[in-house]
Amino acid sequence: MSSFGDSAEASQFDPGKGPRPLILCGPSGSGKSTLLRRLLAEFDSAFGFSVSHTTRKPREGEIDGREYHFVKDPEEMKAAIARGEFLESAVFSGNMYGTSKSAVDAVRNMGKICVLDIDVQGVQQVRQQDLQPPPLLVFIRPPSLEVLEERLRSRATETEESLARRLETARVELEYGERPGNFDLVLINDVIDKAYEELRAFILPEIQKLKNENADAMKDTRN
Ligand SMILES: Nc1ncnc2c1ncn2[C@@H]1O[C@H](COP(=O)(O)OP(=O)(O)OP(=O)(O)O)[C@@H](O)[C@H]1O
Repeated sequence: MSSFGDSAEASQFDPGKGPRPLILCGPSGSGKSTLLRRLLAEFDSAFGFSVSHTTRKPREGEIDGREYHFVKDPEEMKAAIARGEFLESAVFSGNMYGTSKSAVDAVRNMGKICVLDIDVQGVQQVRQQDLQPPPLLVFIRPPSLEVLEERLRSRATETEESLARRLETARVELEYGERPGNFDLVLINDVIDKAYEELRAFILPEIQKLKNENADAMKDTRN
């Protein structure tokens, strides 16, 4: 068994079976959190979140295995990444962060759709991995860079400098998102209700499938 990530509990699913993870990607301010909040409000029990690994030190109140799996030795995490145990990883402010495949699997084993909010660089890594079952990749984009700028300004979380940086990154990310084949769904978040309906319709078959599978598993344990 892998030395990294959640211990794999007895699963009701065969390898490669069970709910597919849902990956939401898109420029900062494109509406990922807004759309995810709506999904959770409607289908809370269908979704779960994986616990990431990090080499940064725990902050007060953070518990190992809850907020993050805290890794003391960066060399250990590098080695696990080299062994292919991570779906994606990145370095922020000198600390390593990453999603292990077994952390994603732990959510699948609970019969839930693992939701991941991952940037374009992370998606590029995910696409090089052979995750089973394969994730559903959704790119959420604003109608235009001008609208994105307006939304980021009205969210009032940015300085002029961070705004300019986010818009420049968005330009590059939009190019990647628009390239055919990179995502299973490219969602234009213009009118929020419409965008949500589209996301909902896309994920609904997976939720239905998982409800059926969970019901079957319940029947099996009763028989
Ligand atoms: N369709 C929409 N119409 C108008 N405003 C929207 C729409 N979708 C999201 N917003 C607003 O745009 C802002 C950015 O949305 P949100 O915070 O969900 O983006 P995000 O992709 O999660 O950003 P980050 O990656 O920075 O966390 C928020 O203030 C949100 O309320």
